[in-house]
Amino acid sequence: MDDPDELAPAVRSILSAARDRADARAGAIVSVAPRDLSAAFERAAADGRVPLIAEVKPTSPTTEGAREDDPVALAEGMVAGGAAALSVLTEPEHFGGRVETLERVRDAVDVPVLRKDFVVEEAQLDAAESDVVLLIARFVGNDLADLLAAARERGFQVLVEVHDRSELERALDAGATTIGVNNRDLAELVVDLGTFESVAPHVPDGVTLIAESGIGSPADVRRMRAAGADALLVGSAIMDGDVEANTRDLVRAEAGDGGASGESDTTDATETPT
Ligand SMILES: O=C(O)c1ccccc1NCC(=O)[C@H](O)[C@H](O)COP(=O)(O)O
Repeated sequence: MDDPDELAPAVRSILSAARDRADARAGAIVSVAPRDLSAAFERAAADGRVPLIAEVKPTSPTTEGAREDDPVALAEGMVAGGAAALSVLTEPEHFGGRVETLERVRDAVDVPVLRKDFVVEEAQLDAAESDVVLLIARFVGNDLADLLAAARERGFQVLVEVHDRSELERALDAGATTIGVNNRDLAELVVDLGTFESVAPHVPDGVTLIAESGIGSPADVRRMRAAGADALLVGSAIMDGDVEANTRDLVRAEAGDGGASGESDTTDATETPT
């Protein structure tokens, strides 16, 4: 793992809280029968929707305030808007997430659900059943291959998140087949869509490639798709206002009709602190 001093203070705090939660947990090993993420992306594409993972993200270190609506209602709105899959934050202290929220959302929808948390130890995998779990290459260091295997043994599909080419190489060496390139630099908490564009050309065929963070408009969606994204992961831009309409605008970005509420191409997240 990186030198912790190189991470933003908020991210150091997130990791410290994640380790404390892992220490406190001693549960049974979960066994999951997952909903197929790739199949969900294929269904969306066949239907003319951009494959999108919409994120239930009540708050974050870079968001002002918190969204207090029922997360299940938000999740159902995202699916109604055309999301192929959902991501649910379960990190409680910095993102307002809860394991119980993930469980309620997964019971309420029929699309795959990603558990979005900061897993640094195997025991954390057993906190909840989900269809997909996230492993952040930067945070798990040399444990990546072992954690990937441990997650797969439990039945999870695994999204391995990277931010640069060296992390991409580690993810590939560990056997990752679904890789997310995070446009948010977790050292500075600055978003740059150019990150995805610089890493994507080095991802081999056969890997499912997801562009994450900072995607705020249909134009951003098209930019990430042009750079090779098979799918996108979007949180803040969907959580800001009407989640159903926001999701629909993004999933229809390639439909040529400007989305449900007209084209809103003003966002350019390049080097935007968020
Ligand atoms: O979103 C944050 O503020 C954040 C801060 C520190 C560590 C991680 C953070 N985000 C985690 C995520 O992966 C995003 O929620 C996800 O990629 C969606 O990003 P966005 O569409 O920009 O909300």
